[in-house]
Amino acid sequence: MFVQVNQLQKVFKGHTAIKGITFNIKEGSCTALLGPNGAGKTTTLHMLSGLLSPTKGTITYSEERDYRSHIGFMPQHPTFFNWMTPIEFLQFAGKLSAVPKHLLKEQVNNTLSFVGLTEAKNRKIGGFSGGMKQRLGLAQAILHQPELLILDEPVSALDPTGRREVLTLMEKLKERMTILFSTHVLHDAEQVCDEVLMLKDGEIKWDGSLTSLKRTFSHTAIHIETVEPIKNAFDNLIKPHTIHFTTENNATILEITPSLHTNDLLTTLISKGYTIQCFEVTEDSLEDVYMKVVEI
Ligand SMILES: Nc1ncnc2c1ncn2[C@@H]1O[C@H](COP(=O)(O)OP(=O)(O)OP(=O)(O)O)[C@@H](O)[C@H]1O
Repeated sequence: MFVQVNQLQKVFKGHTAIKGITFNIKEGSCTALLGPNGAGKTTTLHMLSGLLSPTKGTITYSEERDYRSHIGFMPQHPTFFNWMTPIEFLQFAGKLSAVPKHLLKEQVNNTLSFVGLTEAKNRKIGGFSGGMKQRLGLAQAILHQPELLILDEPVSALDPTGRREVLTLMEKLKERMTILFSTHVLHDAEQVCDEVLMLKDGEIKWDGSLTSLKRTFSHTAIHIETVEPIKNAFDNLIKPHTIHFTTENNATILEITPSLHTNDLLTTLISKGYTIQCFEVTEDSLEDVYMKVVEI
């Protein structure tokens, strides 16, 4: 589903939490909504999922009629009736989201199998681990096969195994629906998203692809160690691309622009007779880039 957000604003008792933001969610994209605590991520997701009305501005969905039935939403802290089993809970959720009666049983079973809860389907939810509850929350959000899936912090409260499980499910869901999710776990966001929205103090700091975000803010560094100290022999090749150059004993560290072809550099060094002991290329992570953008 395609979503257009225009001049969206939310005021809570005189405090403007969202300050007139404009962005689009592309059909079929997987967008990570990032930002520090209090930036306005949850408020934005609640307005997009129809749980909160904007003070001003518009949200336009490509599904104009009854758009809410095409949206699946998982809140930051999903809550359940602990005395229910997953089957009972999903049947209940399915009725609320108007899954046709004759399809409900099959859809509940398919969804439980998709999130890996088939074996636990008749156990009481009260005894579930955090990871199992999160997967059940996801099951509830996708049961009615929405076109847009909105997830508020789907991985933040989970241990590494639980995070991996949810990320793997998101990877699969990306194939069939548009996803918008907020997170503080930037390493995980980087694994799954292709678009990034960054919010700070209710304003957008970045709106674009992960690739262009990195191209704009990321630095690449090359750590080279050679037996013979590197002289200026390959200056012409690297100078135009070098941001920072240090050399200590036989280790040379170059911080370069992405335009330098590292293969050319390596070939040149070898052709000039250097004995290379280490040639390591490292790129800024999304976390490094995030720090630069939110500091602006
Ligand atoms: N119901 C409310 N009443 C009053 N203020 C609110 C309400 N909900 C949110 N706010 C305020 O709006 C701002 C944005 O909050 P929001 O929860 O959307 O941020 P967030 O980016 O999701 O933060 P976090 O990462 O901590 O979850 C904060 O200043 C918060 O205190």
